[in-house]
Amino acid sequence: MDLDQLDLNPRITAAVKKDRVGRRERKRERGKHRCERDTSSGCHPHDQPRPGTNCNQAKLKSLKEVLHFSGPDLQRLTGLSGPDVQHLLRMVSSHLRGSSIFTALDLRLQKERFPEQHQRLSLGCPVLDGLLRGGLPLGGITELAGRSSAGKTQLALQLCLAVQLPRQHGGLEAGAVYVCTEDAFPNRRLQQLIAQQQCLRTDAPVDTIRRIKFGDHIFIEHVADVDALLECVSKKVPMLLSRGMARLLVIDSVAAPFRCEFDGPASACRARALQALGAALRRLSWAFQSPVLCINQVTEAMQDTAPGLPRAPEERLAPALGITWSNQLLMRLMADRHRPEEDPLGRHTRTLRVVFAPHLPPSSCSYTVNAEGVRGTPGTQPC
Ligand SMILES: Nc1ncnc2c1ncn2[C@@H]1O[C@H](COP(=O)(O)OP(=O)(O)OP(=O)(O)O)[C@@H](O)[C@H]1O
Repeated sequence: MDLDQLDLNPRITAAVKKDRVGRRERKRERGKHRCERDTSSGCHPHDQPRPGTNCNQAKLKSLKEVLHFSGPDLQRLTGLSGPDVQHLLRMVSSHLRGSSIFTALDLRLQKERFPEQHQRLSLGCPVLDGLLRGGLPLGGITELAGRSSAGKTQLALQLCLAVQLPRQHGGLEAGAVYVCTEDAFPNRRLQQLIAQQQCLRTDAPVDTIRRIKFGDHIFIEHVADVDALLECVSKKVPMLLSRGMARLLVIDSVAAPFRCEFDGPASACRARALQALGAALRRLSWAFQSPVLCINQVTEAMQDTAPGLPRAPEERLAPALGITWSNQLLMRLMADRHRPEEDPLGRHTRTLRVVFAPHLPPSSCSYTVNAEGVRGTPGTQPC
């Protein structure tokens, strides 16, 4: 017993080490034999040991074992007073806990000590990674919202390739699961991006890129309704993540099944289903340290608040699914493609904006989509 290491009154140490119940049990056994001989001997039912505290358990062999007992049980076993037992429990638990208490600041500053906390999934472009301070966090749901043709699917496809790269190049050395709820999976575009990887990922050696069979590690699932989506994320996806075959989950898009199935009066059901989906995704993400990217659509306010006070384009856009869904997210990104009338100079027509994230300030950068993929425009971040 490592009890001697604790700063305890020797009286308490002696009481814990003493095999008190063992002795009492032996006494009880002797009494039982007497009872059998003479039923009027005064044996009483409260002499019976309580379940879980028999004579074997009474011999406290380690500090951990002390914590297996409640305060009253320890009092009974050791004969110590209530305050003595509380002191004993406090000393044992603080000894076992050691110096493993750390603060949020420790987590943030001590990168070497908490590598998982700081690991990110690269977006495959240094400018975009710079905006997100390294890429997508591994634990939690990231939403990528934006208007049609903003480039959301392009970025998601790029992530499905980036996740397969070795860790030193920002990947997680695993595949991706791509759940389509609306359109068919854009396989032709994926093949084009795979063929162009060497041009996009100039940071990785050509051999490394050539060796990876990108197309073999993207698992595609089409689901048409909310039930199928919930079934997919609770049964099929965990199987792939638990076997290490995938470490990225993309849902493109999360709004589509919810938009079709629930109308006004069913909003409570919709909220419950959204919460169930969010909870399942967060569980998966944290359990397997795998980012979850949910693509979402936006609704656009057509009118300005007051005549003469035009709102900026981004202020008119609101991600679909409301507050219930927003509460499930770790981070919200907004991809936008300005219409010609909104950006008369035509300099930066696409913007990726951090709307909220616990570790990032609201910031944005411009990006382009071309045959190689999505690239942030250097010098446009932060703004
Ligand atoms: N091979 C390519 N070369 C250049 N640009 C491309 C290429 N493929 C797609 N794009 C650009 O990507 C845009 C479409 O992006 P994407 O499919 O990601 O849109 P999205 O935001 O997912 O829209 P939606 O919500 O409608 O699905 C096109 O408008 C085009 O500008």
